[in-house]
Amino acid sequence: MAASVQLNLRSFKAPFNLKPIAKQFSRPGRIRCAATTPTKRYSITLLPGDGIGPEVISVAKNVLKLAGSLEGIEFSFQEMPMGGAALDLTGVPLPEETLSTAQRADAVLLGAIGGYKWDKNEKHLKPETGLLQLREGLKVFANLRPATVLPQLVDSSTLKKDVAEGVDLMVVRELTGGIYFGKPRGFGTNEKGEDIGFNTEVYSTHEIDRIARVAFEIARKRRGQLCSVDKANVLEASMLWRKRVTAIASEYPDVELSHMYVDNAAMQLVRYPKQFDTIVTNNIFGDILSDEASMITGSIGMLPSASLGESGPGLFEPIHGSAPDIAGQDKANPLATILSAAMLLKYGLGEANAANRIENAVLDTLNRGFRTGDIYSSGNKLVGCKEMGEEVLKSVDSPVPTAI
Ligand SMILES: NC(=O)c1ccc[n+]([C@@H]2O[C@H](COP(=O)([O-])OP(=O)(O)OC[C@H]3O[C@@H](n4cnc5c(N)ncnc54)[C@H](O)[C@@H]3O)[C@@H](O)[C@H]2O)c1
Ligand SMILES: CC(C)[C@H](C(=O)O)[C@@H](O)C(=O)O
Ligand SMILES: [Mg+2]
Repeated sequence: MAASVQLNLRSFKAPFNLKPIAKQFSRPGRIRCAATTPTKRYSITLLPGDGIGPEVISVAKNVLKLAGSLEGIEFSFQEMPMGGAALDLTGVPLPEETLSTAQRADAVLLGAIGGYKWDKNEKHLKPETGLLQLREGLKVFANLRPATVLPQLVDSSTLKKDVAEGVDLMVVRELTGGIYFGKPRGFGTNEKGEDIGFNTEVYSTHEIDRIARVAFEIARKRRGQLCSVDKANVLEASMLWRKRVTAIASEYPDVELSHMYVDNAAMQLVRYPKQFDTIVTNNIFGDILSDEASMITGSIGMLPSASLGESGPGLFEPIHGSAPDIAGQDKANPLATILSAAMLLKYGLGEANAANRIENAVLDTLNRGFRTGDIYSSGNKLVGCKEMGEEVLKSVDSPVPTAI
């Protein structure tokens, strides 16, 4: 159905041609008039999950629907159980039917999974295991996590204004390899009879080369700077990572490559984050550094993500979790999920105009002063998740172009 514009990597052959990524996600485009083109139809699998997941997905679904309809796009949604919700319903965190439905869709939008109730479950019965199985099942190895400080939210950053202002970086996280998936892993006993738990950080040349190419392509379309973050002073997997990223750099003479150890990168992100353009890193370092980068922007509730593979549907999700501390209270910030819906349109379906409508609507809503609690500062209008969604819908409906 999405055959003409396979926005994710499915239509790309190495070296990747990320043309649809030419326009930076963080830089909204012009608003276009309602489409006169014939209706396009896409099927979207919705995975609300747990905690605040269903709250943010219901808001994002409405925004996606409206933005799409203004561009001549019709969606069919299949809502499927996932994570703790699926465990309660079916006994497993990723039912086969959920995975097969997602695999057949044009794109997948996920809320969040996990919660106290399932925290003590055995590994194979954890909501988080379902998420890893989903990423593996969709083969989405490239996870893009943009962190942009919007001028409207500079005061929400925990960093000083002059440090946070103007930050616009992209973390490219390898998503289907490394210590999350490496074998051997498990529990055992050491020679002293003590219990041990162990995992393996492992990367192959193929896995490093393909994520490096994605990152170089993205850096090329941004400011031409790629920082590869590793722990090559200690870890063999990182030593190979650095060697391969350096080798792939010869295909991208126009991109300036640097390397940084992850401990230094964690420090540099709060010291002088503007030095970063595109960061490429492994699965676990990317998980941690993207949460850290999110706070520069004001809140983890602002950060969307796109997970892409060489073929098949992309997976789009906010980087935050199920936030059990605020779940069911209408306090969640839905903007990360709404912006993930924009990434779905842009990177998953190649529908840049509809994506721009959403991005502009988010900026317009912030310009009009609406804030959930996590990004609230005095003088703004404090709203809950639902009301924030309604305000974004109003802005999608009657857009006010925003210059940033
Ligand atoms: N992709 C995912 O589904 C995902 C990601 C991270 C964590 N988790 C799971 O979520 C559960 C909770 O994990 P956690 O507490 O470490 O991380 P979390 O991201 O859920 O929450 C961390 C903090 O950020 C706040 N927060 C998160 N999203 C927010 C939003 N949209 N608006 C306002 N505030 C928000 C929470 O209230 C909390 O104080 C765990 O079970 C964890 O495994 C799932
Ligand atoms: C819930 C967990 C498996 C997941 C991860 O570690 O990838 C989350 O932290 C994320 O960032 O999406
Ligand atoms: Mg995480």
